[in-house]
Amino acid sequence: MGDPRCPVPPGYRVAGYRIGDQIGAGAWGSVYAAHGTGEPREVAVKFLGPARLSPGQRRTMAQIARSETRFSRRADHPHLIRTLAVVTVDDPAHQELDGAVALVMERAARSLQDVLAAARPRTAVPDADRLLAEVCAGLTHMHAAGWVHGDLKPGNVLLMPDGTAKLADFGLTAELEGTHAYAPPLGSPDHVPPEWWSERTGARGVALRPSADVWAFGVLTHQLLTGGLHPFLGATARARALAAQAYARGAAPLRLDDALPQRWRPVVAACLAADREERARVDLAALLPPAGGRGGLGGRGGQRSRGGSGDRRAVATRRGQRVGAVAGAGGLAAVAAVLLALAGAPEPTSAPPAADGSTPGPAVTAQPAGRPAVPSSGRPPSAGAIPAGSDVPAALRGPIEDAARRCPEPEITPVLIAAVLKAESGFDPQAARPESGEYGVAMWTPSVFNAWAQDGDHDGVKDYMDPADAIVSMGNYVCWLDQQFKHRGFTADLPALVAAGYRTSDKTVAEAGGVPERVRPHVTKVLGYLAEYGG
Ligand SMILES: Nc1ncnc2c1ncn2[C@@H]1O[C@H](COP(=O)(O)OP(=O)(O)OP(=O)(O)O)[C@@H](O)[C@H]1O
Repeated sequence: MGDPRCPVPPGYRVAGYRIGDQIGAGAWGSVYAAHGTGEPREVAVKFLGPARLSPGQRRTMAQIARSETRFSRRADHPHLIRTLAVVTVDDPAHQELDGAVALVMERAARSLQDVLAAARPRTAVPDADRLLAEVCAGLTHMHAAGWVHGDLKPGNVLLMPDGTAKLADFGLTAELEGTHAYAPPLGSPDHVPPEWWSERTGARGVALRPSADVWAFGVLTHQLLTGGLHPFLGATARARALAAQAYARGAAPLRLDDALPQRWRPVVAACLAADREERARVDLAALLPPAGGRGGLGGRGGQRSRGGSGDRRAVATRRGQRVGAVAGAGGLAAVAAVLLALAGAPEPTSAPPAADGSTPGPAVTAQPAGRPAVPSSGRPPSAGAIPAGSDVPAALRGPIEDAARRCPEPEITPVLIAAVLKAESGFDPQAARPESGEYGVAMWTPSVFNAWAQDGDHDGVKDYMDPADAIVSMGNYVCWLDQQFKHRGFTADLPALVAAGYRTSDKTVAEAGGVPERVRPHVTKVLGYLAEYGG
């Protein structure tokens, strides 16, 4: 096999960045530190191909580069590595680089693999609960957006200089087409599920399901909490994979290491369910922490701030708030509830997960982007539909319905989104409140919009003044708010909380224990419009 990695001369310039030292190299790419004048100045640049490849490798590399490019451009979440630019190197003078794809990313300090390399045997890595919650948040977001990561492992979880965990390496990431996606057959033997080994490789690769990520999350959790131990014993990755397959056939029981904390055992056992259908019902979102809970999972959530600088990338860290929770439809939910009760943990307070195994999240498209997903909550598409004779402008109805369809939460209906829009801007796409820095039909604060932006009309631009983008992004954000409130234990008046959260932030509402007094008149307006629309 030729070496597919790109040697890049020091000082080489790409996308306005000057390449420095090599950080590392994977099977298909080389990653370099780079320095530029933009923000951030210190970045990492990953070069993919095309040096010295056989025709077969070239095809695989092209597929990996396409995935990395496509997903990186669309990934927008506090726990996914942010890609700042993607360029194809056009430099015939450097043949080994000419045609390579260069991804300019925010630069991490190290990976979880590095952390594990320094871990004490049979001892959880520092801050393991928070790290797991953050990995879980990134993964949940990906699944909700209709993507499977496909290569979750410690080496692909990067830690930023402030310690935040972010998922990286989207080379095997694939978009769901119904129940599964396709990716090159290149998973990491220690983290692919047992059924992966007997999957047929077709022209488009192997079938990949979200349940594969759930398995990988189970392995990773076991590793982080036991100082790196794999849940299946064996001296080599091949031996461990065979042990996992024996377990899946029912030839051996699951033997989690004694060092794995009691409260995590049901979580890991559920993620490592031998039956992939059963695994698919694990609700990763339920692992995310609510406020005021107790137990071991901590985490971060993006927080939307509306006033002043309006920097919604500010994150609230809540540690030690809740034990890991597993929930699922049907049998698994009951089993998990019993296990959690035995572990002394509170039962999940969030809404029941989707019966089809999909996990709720801020942006839900369980289908390829551009095609609306059927809500996994089972909500019929017409529930909460905008009445024909209402004042909702015809031009906004499509984006409003699209935004609602992308969210599995039953409260996020077209009429709720319409009611919030009416209260925010009176449906005026040109609305502007410069004194508070809010613009467009959804009254986005630009910096806040950047963190939640979706390209609603698929024109390649995310623009808060474009109603399609503004509304679909708003749907993304209110969906996340709704889920946050449920995870925090709120069960009543969710539309009011969502309207209040949109005007303030999830944290402000949580701290007030409900609708804060100062936004009550606004929320009353939203609820009035909602009633008018029959919601
Ligand atoms: N944005 C980044 N910031 C800092 N380091 C990074 C970044 N992206 C990747 N790295 C590091 O660069 C190295 C190579 O990464 P790469 O994604 O190419 O391969 P890998 O994940 O290690 O291996 P494989 O390709 O086999 O999965 C890894 O050590 C990784 O931690």
